[in-house]
Amino acid sequence: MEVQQSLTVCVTGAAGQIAYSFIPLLLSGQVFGQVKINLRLLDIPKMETALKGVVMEIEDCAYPLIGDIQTGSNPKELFKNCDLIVFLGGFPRLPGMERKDLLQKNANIFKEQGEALQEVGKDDVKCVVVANPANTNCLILSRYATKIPRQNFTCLTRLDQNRAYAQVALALNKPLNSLKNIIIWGNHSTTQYPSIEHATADGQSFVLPDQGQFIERIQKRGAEVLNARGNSSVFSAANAVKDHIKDWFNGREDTLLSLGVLSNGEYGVQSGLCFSYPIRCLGAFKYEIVGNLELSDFSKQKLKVTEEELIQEQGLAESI
Ligand SMILES: NC(=O)C1=CN([C@@H]2O[C@H](COP(=O)(O)OP(=O)(O)OC[C@H]3O[C@@H](n4cnc5c(N)ncnc54)[C@H](O)[C@@H]3O)[C@@H](O)[C@H]2O)C=CC1
Ligand SMILES: O=C([O-])CC(=O)C(=O)O
Repeated sequence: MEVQQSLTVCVTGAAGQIAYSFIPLLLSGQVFGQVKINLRLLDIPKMETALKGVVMEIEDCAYPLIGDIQTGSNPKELFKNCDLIVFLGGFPRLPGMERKDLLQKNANIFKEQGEALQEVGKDDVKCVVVANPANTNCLILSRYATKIPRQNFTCLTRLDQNRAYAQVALALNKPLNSLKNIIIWGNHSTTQYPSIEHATADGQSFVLPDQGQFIERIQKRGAEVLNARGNSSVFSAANAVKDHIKDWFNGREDTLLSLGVLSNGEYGVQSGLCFSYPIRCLGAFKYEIVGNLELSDFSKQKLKVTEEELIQEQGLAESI
């Protein structure tokens, strides 16, 4: 197929684990299809040699879609002209930590990168924040890059959504593609609310044998993987980043998706928080928050809990 257009994509934390799984998905056309990709790879100075190794491997793949590649550690150089930035750069958690324990370390990275975006970023650049705590890092980024439209800032909760689909499919013994509209609400943390309230299997609503166990499993799945591997999720995270960007870019009619986006007060959530909502992706990086779903009292209470945690994280970020 003929290459139609090109996009400039920056990956931060580019010498890290998730980047190492994500870059091949991006350059083999699994995110944007047959679109040429100019790549910007950002990491800290001490990872310079490792980044060179990543570039060598990209060259050795002889991807037909690769355009030019730049590497470095200065966001003010690498964010210029980018259409999309994937923020993987930061410290991952270790066993025994909660994601919000990373705020102290990662908040300053997002302040600095937000300032760089404000100074050199394209006015319509799209952002996907993955580094934890993803929602609050995304909020910090948006606060410092005020010239960029607020709907261009998103954080990754698609991994949680994919996990939820997989667990429901197992519990019901149904194929994954029979399921729709499982939603992740709120924070990418143990307070998130994975909801089946609006979900269907083969077009019918359903109940799970043990809903409480399902919710807890998804909330704690990151820790389950971390404890088993000694490291946090990598290729499942990269796969979710691929799904998030692909559906945001192309649009998706058949199901609601979950992305963390800046709230305008939908469902009574404090405006400005980065909150994972039911989202309809409309194509060309446009989306709408589906704001009119009816919620049970159980769901409303779950939304409150995760909103309160995000308000606390916001306060902590402001104090840092
Ligand atoms: N939202 C989600 O669903 C998920 C989020 N994560 C988070 O993604 C992040 C990345 O995870 P991994 O790739 O496994 O970690 P990693 O430690 O392998 O890679 C992180 C990279 O970021 C770099 N880095 C640190 N400070 C930087 C800065 N100021 N600018 C640019 N790069 C910088 C590091 O040098 C390192 O190469 C972590 O914060 C992790 O907790 C991980 C899995 C799922
Ligand atoms: O749990 C972690 O620290 C990494 C992560 O965000 C996840 O796997 O969901």
